[in-house]
Formats: sequence, structure tokens, C-alpha cells
Amino acid sequence: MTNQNAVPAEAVVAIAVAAVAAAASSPMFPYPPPRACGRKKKYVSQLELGGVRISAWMESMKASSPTHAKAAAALSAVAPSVDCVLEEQSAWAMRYPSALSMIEQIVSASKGKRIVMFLDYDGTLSPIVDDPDSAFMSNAMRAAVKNVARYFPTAIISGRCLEKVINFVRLTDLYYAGSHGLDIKGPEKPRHVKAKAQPVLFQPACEFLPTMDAVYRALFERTKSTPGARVENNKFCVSVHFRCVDEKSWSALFEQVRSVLKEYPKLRLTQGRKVLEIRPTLRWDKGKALEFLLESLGFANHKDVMPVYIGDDRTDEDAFKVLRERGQGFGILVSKFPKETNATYSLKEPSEVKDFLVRLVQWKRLSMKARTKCK
Ligand SMILES: O=P(O)(O)OC[C@H]1O[C@H](O[C@H]2O[C@H](CO)[C@@H](O)[C@H](O)[C@H]2O)[C@H](O)[C@@H](O)[C@@H]1O
Repeated sequence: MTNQNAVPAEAVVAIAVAAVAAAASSPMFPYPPPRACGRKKKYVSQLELGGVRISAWMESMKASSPTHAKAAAALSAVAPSVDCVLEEQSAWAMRYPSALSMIEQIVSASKGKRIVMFLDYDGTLSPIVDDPDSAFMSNAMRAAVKNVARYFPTAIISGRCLEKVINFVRLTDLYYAGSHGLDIKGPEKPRHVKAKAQPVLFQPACEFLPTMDAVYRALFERTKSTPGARVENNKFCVSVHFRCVDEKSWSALFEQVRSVLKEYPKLRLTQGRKVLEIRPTLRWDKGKALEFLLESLGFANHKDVMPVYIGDDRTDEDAFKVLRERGQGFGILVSKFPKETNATYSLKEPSEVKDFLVRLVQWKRLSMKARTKCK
């Protein structure tokens, strides 16, 4: 697959998100703020990346990871009044109810089934911060994840490289999928596997390693003149962060990235929360990683499994989509703001993720106690 083929698939989504967001008539997409007719013309550059207008990428970059103030401003630009904003939010909350308030329904749907837990890292287990190296999870969150993993097979699926995410989480007994699922490793002594299991190790993009290394160095060199830009080597992916870049320099930064990527037709560009992500053009994502892990755990074709995936980012949508398509389990989106999603439920922030995990463990303990009493 060439870059020309690979990029549009992701970017079409970005355009769709930006376009729908810009339509004031759509109540579910309150940001980015709608553009006045003709405002698009303001973008000087109409160059294309993989057939997609750069202006669309700019819109999408603006829409990623809104801060509270920006989202509020965006909301007020779309909605005629505060009442209307509240209406939009409560409509969204009804469509994607809080997983905390739906916990009874979630656990009752799991009756006779095995819950398998999938957790994204940044923005889900750890709060979003400016410095990617300081995205630590709290000890309370670590304890909650540890307890969950005691009762349910648990995997962390992250855009970070495997080593980094393992270092942040520091828990054995978990499955880890780094680089958006391109680097998967199971625990030394798996607890929950059904049959005799092989150790889980999977790296479908090995042959891309030299390319990823080269593109990392090229991106580092090309973007170092942009104040606040940061390039992170995630082994099978490279992240170019723009969270700390002045918004006026975003298009210049995007141009720098684009000019490097022209030399790498086997790489594709996607977007996360204030981050441009460069990865191989393989048909592999967090959704595929989820399916791979279910299979590795021996649950491939089982009706008695209920996967629950919690994540906050666009890349997590691939996993939510897989769950919807399988008609199995639930996706839970972590977001304070209305967002289009394939998830079923929502949680506002990592502290609510922790509360959800704690409640799940409490329910499991109680139900195990009740079962022992009955025997
Ligand atoms: O799949 P994830 O575990 O969510 O990883 C996605 C990216 O997360 C990190 O970036 C994000 O979090 C940073 C720290 O809070 C924040 O500064 C940045 O703006 C976010 O995009 C990570 O640094 C990236 O490499 C991951 O791709």
C-alpha cells in the first residue's frame, strides 16, 4: 500500500469530523467552531497530503484535545445560548451514558461471561500533561489496575513504545501492546489463559524498524526550529507533539512533517490529542490488537467473553468499532466534552476510570463471596 492510498483513509475521517463539526446544524459536534463561509479560503496552503487538503488537517489539529476554555469558546460559537449548550451536553450524555451510572447494567450483561479489560494509557490511566515524559499514573490508579488484573485478563494498549508504557504502569500480570498494537507482549506467567498458552510476543512491523529510526531522526532535525515541537520515538511509531507549539506555527510544523513524509511512502500519518503520529502503512491498529489478544487468550470465537475497552483518543475508536462490529462488550470513551464516538458509554476523566475499575472489582469480590456462601 502506498502513502497515497494509506493517508486518505485516516484523513477522510479527519475531514468528516472537521466538516461535521463545522456544520452548526449538527448538535453532536460542538467543536471546532464553525467556520464562516469563505473562511477556509484564508488558508494559504491548499497543498495535499495523500490527496487530502492541508486545511482539513489544520481543522483536525485544532479539534484535537480541546482544553476546557477552548471547548467552551467553541461551544458558545456554535450554540446560540448557554441553555442550548447544556442541552447539547445532556443529549450527548444520554446517548453515551456514564459507565459509572450504568455499572449495574454492565455487570449484569457480563453474567456467564468472562470480562476482559483493555485500557489505553495516556488520557485514560494518566491525565494529559504538557510533558509526555511526565505522564505518570497515580498510585491509586496503579492499585486499581492491579486489582482488576487479579480478577480479569487485562491489557494496556498504547501509542507509546512498549518499554515506555511498561515503565509507566509497572505491573506484571498484564498484557501490553505498545506502538498502537505493533509491539505486543504477554506476562511471564499468565493467570487467565484458557488452555495451555504460548508466551505472547508479536511484532508485525519488524521490517519497518530501520525506516522508523530514520524518519524519527529526519523529523527531529526538520522540526527542531519550531519552538515547543517535540518528536517522540515510539519504536514502531513516531509522535510529533504540537501541544506546546503556538497555534500560529501549526501549519508550518505540519509542512515540516509533510515534507519529511514525502520521502517515506510506506508510512502514514494519523492524529491524536495534539499529536501527529507516523506509523507503517500496515493494516494494524488498536482494534486489530484487541482481536489478536482475545485470540491469544483463547477467546477467539467464544460467546462467553465480554471485552471492555476504555480509551480517550481517536486511535481508540478502532477498538470501539471492532467491539461494535463483533456485537460484543462495550467501548467506554473518556471525555469531558461531546465527541463523535463508536463507544457505548463514557467517563469524564482518569479519576472516573479509576472509580469504575474499583467498582468493578468490588462487584466481582461480592459476587465471588455470594457464590462461595451458596456452595
Ligand atoms: O495510546 P495512548 O496511550 O493514549 O498514547 C497516545 C499518545 O499519548 C502521548 O501523548 C499524549 O499524552 C501526552 C502526555 O499527557 C500529551 O502531552 C500529548 O499531547 C498527548 O497527545 C504520547 O506522548 C504519544 O507518544 C502517544 O502516541
